Amino acid sequence: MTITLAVPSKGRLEELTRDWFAQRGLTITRPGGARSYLGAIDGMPDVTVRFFPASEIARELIRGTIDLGVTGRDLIHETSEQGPASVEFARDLGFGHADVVIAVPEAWIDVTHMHDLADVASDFRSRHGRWLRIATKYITITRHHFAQAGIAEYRIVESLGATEAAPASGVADIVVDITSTGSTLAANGLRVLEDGVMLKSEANLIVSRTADWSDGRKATLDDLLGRLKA
Ligand SMILES: Nc1ncnc2c1ncn2[C@@H]1O[C@H](COP(=O)(O)OP(=O)(O)OP(=O)(O)O)[C@@H](O)[C@H]1O
Ligand SMILES: O=P(O)(O)OC[C@H]1O[C@H](OP(=O)(O)OP(=O)(O)O)[C@H](O)[C@@H]1O
Repeated sequence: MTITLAVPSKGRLEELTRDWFAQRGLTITRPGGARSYLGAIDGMPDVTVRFFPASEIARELIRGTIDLGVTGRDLIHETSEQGPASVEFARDLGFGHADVVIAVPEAWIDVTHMHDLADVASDFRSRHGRWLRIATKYITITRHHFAQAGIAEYRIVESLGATEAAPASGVADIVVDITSTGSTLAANGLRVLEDGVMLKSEANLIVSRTADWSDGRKATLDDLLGRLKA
């Protein structure tokens, strides 16, 4: 029975994903060209390839409308609280490494750990007349992590890009974002808290637990995973 493999259609994971499969002898083809969102794997007629943005792959794996796919671990955690329980992380792919971190302005010299941030957050309203503002697109991960740290006195400012610019421009006080080399944080005068790494992410081959695995589909999955052994 046919199963669906979703691979990134654009962005930094796209080419690396195709290379990763090719290194394991599987060629992902896109017969309709770059504007077509349907593909295949040479020699595996039971696998349909679909091209999606990385964040949509996370969402559809959790819903079970695609069977397996390549996306970042961070996007599974961010898409829903139930994300990690709805999927199985089958293979770390060795690229797309990024940490989801909490970073504060370098000028906040007394704020080095989460417990310092908790103090700042609880004083913020009386000192400044407003809540501490956190710029991020990682809303689920931020809420989860701050709740675990016992910090409730903050407000999220949703940011869809250039998040690191928010403190300098006055849009927010601190940020939660991904960092890889650290150069974007440094260029914007921000510093990661010493216990401020919330999640270590990389690209992963991920299997949906909520998809339909009956009628021989599991056998097709096992065949594919067998060919992709590290
Ligand atoms: N600088 C980086 N270095 C390595 N991996 C990164 C970096 N920035 C993001 N990633 C990872 O790449 C994945 C998202 O990739 P990308 O940003 O290409 O996807 P996208 O959501 O399709 O893009 P866009 O946000 O532009 O629509 C995430 O899992 C993320 O952790
Ligand atoms: O630690 P670094 O190596 O500097 O990488 C981190 C940056 O990379 C990503 O941004 P991206 O390039 O995807 O741009 P974006 O602001 O549009 O998300 C991410 O959002 C960080 O800003």
